[in-house]
Amino acid sequence: MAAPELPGPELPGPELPGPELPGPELPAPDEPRVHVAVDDLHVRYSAPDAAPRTGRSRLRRGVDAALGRGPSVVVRALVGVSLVARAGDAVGIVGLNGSGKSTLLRAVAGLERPARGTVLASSTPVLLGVNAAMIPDLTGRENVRLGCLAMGMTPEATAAALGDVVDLSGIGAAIDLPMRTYSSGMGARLKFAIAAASEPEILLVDEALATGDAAFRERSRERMDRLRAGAGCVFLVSHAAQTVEETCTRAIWLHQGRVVLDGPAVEVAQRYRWFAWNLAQGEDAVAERLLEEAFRAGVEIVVDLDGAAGVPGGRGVRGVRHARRQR
Ligand SMILES: Nc1ncnc2c1ncn2[C@@H]1O[C@H](COP(=O)(O)OP(=O)(O)OP(=O)(O)O)[C@@H](O)[C@H]1O
Repeated sequence: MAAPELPGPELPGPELPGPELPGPELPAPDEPRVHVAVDDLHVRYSAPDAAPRTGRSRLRRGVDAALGRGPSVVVRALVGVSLVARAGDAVGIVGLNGSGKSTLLRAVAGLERPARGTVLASSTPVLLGVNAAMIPDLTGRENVRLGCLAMGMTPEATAAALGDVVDLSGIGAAIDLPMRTYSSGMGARLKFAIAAASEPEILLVDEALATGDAAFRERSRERMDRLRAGAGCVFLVSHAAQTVEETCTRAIWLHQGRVVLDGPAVEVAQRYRWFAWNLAQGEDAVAERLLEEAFRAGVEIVVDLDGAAGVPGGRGVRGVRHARRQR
């Protein structure tokens, strides 16, 4: 079943007239500092064309053949995404398969080169993905050591964190077994625990929390709360909108690479769930209406990063100007 097309006009680019943006952000004591600022981000991939058109020019086919590649198409994974995340934010990202959630996380981590737009972060984000590198023949404990050292922790801090990582992951005695014997859920939980051990200022989590039982979800929620209380911020990609409702303060709903809604986690996740449920029931027309209503209800975030820069020492990104405008 094809997902509905996102309604509404093309999102305007920065060259179109927008609202007056406030002056450069001043370090107000009561305003949490900005950890991540994304301005008009576009990410594109080239992918093999699953249904090559017969009308391709001979020249194009000749070039493809000469380069030893088949026909390809450009996938617009992110289309004009703008957002600002501050200290204390736990931002859930929801959306259908292929809506751009993981791409957004990877772009914030600096792992994707934008076709257009800018991503600024106050410090190097720690990305915990389901594909994070772990060595299957080493034990969980050895992987914890390697992972912590790879994140820049000292050997002493690594040794001190070990017990905490094992407790958070809920792996128990299996921590001394090779990781190839772990279920995918065990591996994902251990990766989350490793990433959280370094207490990063910006933690990016892709799906891991959905793999745990209720006790693990509760422990991870506490850990994310602790990071936020320490003025960090967390991004969490999850197919389980309920996990986002339970663990996040804010949520962003992506559809076909665009932001549909950016607002309080419960409201955004519930609207997304209702949309996704209707789609799953084959109620395409209802789903389309819900998507359109959500898109029109959402505000557009306009971010201006001219002159903005990350400040060393975890003091945020300074100079970010942003405004919200009704679509
Ligand atoms: N390396 C890649 N090469 C080509 N296309 C890609 C690549 N990575 C992602 N895409 C495409 O970009 C779009 C967004 O993918 P992305 O993985 O960000 O979506 P997602 O919302 O995280 O999906 P899922 O929920 O299935 O994990 C999809 O159309 C996907 O097929």
